[in-house]
Amino acid sequence: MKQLRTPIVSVLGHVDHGKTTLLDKIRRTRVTAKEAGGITQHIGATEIPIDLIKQICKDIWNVKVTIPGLLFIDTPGHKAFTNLRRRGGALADLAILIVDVNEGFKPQTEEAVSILRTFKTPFVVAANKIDRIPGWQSSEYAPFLKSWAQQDDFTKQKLENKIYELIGDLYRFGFSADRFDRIKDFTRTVAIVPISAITGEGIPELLMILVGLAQKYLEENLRLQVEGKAKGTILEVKEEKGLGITCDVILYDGTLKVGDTIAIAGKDDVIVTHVKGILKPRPAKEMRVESKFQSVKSVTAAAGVKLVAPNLEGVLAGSEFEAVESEEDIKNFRERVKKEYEEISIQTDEEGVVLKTDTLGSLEALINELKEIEIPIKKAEVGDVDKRDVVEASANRDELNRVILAFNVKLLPGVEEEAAKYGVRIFKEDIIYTLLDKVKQWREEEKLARERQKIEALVKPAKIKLLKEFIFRRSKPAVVGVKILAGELRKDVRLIKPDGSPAGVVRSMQKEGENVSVAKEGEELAVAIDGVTIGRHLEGDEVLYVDVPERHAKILERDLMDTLSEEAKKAFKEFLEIKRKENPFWGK
Ligand SMILES: Nc1nc2c(ncn2[C@@H]2O[C@H](COP(=O)(O)OP(=O)(O)OP(=O)(O)O)[C@@H](O)[C@H]2O)c(=O)[nH]1
Repeated sequence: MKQLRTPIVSVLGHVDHGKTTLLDKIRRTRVTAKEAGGITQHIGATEIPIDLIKQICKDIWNVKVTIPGLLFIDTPGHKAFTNLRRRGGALADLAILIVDVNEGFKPQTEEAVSILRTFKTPFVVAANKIDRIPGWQSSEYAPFLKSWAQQDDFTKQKLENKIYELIGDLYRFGFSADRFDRIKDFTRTVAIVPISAITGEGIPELLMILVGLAQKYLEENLRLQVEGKAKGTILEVKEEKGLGITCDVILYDGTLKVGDTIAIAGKDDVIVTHVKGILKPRPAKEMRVESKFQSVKSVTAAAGVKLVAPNLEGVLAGSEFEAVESEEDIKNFRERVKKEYEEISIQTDEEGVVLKTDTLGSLEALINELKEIEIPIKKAEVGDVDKRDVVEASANRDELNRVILAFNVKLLPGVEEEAAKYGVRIFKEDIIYTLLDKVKQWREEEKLARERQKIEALVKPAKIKLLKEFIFRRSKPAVVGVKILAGELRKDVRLIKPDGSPAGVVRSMQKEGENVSVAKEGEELAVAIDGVTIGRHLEGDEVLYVDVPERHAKILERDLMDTLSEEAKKAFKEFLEIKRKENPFWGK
């Protein structure tokens, strides 16, 4: 059987929910059995060999293993997804979503779940800090189920309630989830493992489920890759004393050797260089040795190493690289990178927002998220925001799209002034979730404001009654007391009689000697009506309707009936009947 490579695992979660503590706890685990291999420290990652995992899980172990271990990357979870890619997706093969069980879902937890959904990455939920559940009796490193059996019913119920909340939260994102020991099919249901990163409880099950998932989901992917062409992702470009510019990388495929030629995807073109040195951190016991690194001749995936090579100046974190053997290989790599970039950035609309992000990964994640919430995208690119982006955004017909979304990038000089001039709004954030949230909220507020404006501008229905005992002037204009029977009356609206004939225009309104611009249902006040003479055109006690223009009536009837009072609705229907007596299609 072919050897499988080590799966790469990323830990995601909200600030302070315990990512670092969990990794430390796994790393610091001391296992008594001598035969268990030790933990190997990589650059930017830690490898937990399978023997050690077996030891930690020895009380509950029930899977047949085919993987060599698990490689946990140190890059903060969401960055590992949005910044670090590999061909066709995210760098991490698997993820642990860590949630403080006492606090539940938080903004970054939501961001993490969206990312996992976007990249279709299998994950386990670690419901952390169970030792903080009031009444919880801890036992170091115990499997969760063993610990669970020792708790009293009251404490158990408290944890159960928290777990149900998590199940509900995950459901909102379209995942069915349950506590791991109640799951039959792990490919359909997300496992929630209650743990404590402080006491180590639950860690055995957590690791075992990860191993199980890796083997179930990834076996095909992981096979064969150890012998193939070396492929990896740049974590960081760093200057090292005595070595010059170096790259910390995660090798996710194949075997890389000193002397290999590699092609790295740069911002504008592909950089070709050759590997002069491969460095690993020295094992802890050799820390007294002056150098932090030890040089190796070759390394096999998955692994985190430091590469020494010339021409690394223009290399960006998050870029992919690949070992190449010929000009043909370089050409293919260049074409593939270009195509991938185009595939991601080209799916754009004619009208829509401008999106700028720091890496291809974040671009992909944000495009997916924006599609999900139906925000159109006109332009999506990696890079800082420049004046062309402003022009591009301002050319949108819909104001809602005159927007630039800047994720983890800079605004180049002059951009803000230009945006102010063109009325372009810029949203600049470093957390995907916050960026999306702000844009969504702004759009909703804008839409509401527009709706309000639209309603404001419409002539609204009203039914009024002239008050015979308050006729102040008979004509030019007629001034008479009225009662608003339904709706609201404004200046400058036309009036009609119940037979449909015109009854003048409201020129002004006065209440208790003051001019008013609107009169509400139930109010009594004096109005000046132009174009009629009381006694000739109008009786003293007639009922009149506001003559709503046909276009307004159409909008009201179609979209805005809900904004009218019950009485106004009735009056509006009466008004429509008057109009439709003559023309049945009026306002339709
Ligand atoms: N009681 C208890 N405290 C925990 C547990 N896990 C983490 N903590 C504490 O919670 C705090 C935050 O933990 P971290 O591991 O730093 O959290 P993090 O998610 O890595 O935080 P950032 O790196 O800032 O995103 C620390 O004070 C930990 O000691 C746990 O299982 N039980």
